[in-house]
Amino acid sequence: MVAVVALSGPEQAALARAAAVESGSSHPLGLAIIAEAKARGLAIPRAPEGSAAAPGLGVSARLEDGTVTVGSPRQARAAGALTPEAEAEIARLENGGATVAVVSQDGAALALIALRNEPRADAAAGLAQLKRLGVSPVMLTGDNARAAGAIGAALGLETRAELMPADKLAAIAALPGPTAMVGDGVNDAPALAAASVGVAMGAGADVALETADAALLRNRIADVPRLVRLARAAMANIRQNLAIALGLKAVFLATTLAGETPLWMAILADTGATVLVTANALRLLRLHDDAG
Ligand SMILES: Nc1ncnc2c1ncn2[C@@H]1O[C@H](COP(=O)(O)OP(=O)(O)OP(=O)(O)O)[C@@H](O)[C@H]1O
Ligand SMILES: [Zn+2]
Repeated sequence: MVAVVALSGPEQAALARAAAVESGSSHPLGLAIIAEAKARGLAIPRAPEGSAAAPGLGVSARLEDGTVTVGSPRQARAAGALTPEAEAEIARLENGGATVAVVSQDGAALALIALRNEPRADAAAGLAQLKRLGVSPVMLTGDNARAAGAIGAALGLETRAELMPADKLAAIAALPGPTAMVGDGVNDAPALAAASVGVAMGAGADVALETADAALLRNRIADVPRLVRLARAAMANIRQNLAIALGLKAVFLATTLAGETPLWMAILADTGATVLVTANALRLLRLHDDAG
């Protein structure tokens, strides 16, 4: 659900401008803004030179009559674009759990656009599974602390909010023990690279896919615990197979040195070891299916 609050000039004009700046954006806010402008049947102006995105901050473009920015309240505040009335309105929207973007033109705020953040349908179940696996999930987000806190409270999840891409990286470095970072955005790329394991999710940004060690094809939180289970089973399997292969070799080396193994038996043992470790590895396919 998108709400538009006009601060200066008509609401529809601000929304159409915001949609022009976001065209080509893959950010959830950008997609919601474009969808809302289309749903209202607005004519979206063209941005002849395209838009420039600043990860974690916003996006801006030159339109015919000025430069329009759609970005975080923090960025608008730093640019001096927010009046006390605008600040009060932002606080009201964020307290309701929304993520807010400020539409400004040439340094003056035109409107606020608020998007309600809902946890993904499978988030609670996926997080519960992770906790059962002994994983402690922490949410790292660039969104405002109030909206993040609302999501965190709903999911029983520790949250760190208002993080820039570099802050996410620092948060990963500060966490104790090996860390896995799951992310889909441009903002997540540095943290994906820094984590012990970076996992890109769903139809994420290209840089996220490029920097990650693993990719989840579907946009499902439940696939994260599944990945952990499969990875653990694979590591256990590798250890078993090493033990089987080296153990058999040691046994037959010993018996051969003692002159008690006919050649055919040694060859069978060698091939037999290959069959054994392959059969053991194939069990992983069944685990994959069972985990559904
Ligand atoms: N394309 C954009 N359009 C509008 N606002 C944006 C855009 N990019 C960033 N912002 C603003 O900056 C804030 C933080 O950026 P962003 O949401 O990209 O980071 P993030 O929360 O770390 O990423 P994610 O939402 O993928 O976890 C947003 O809440 C929003 O206010
Ligand atoms: Zn965000």
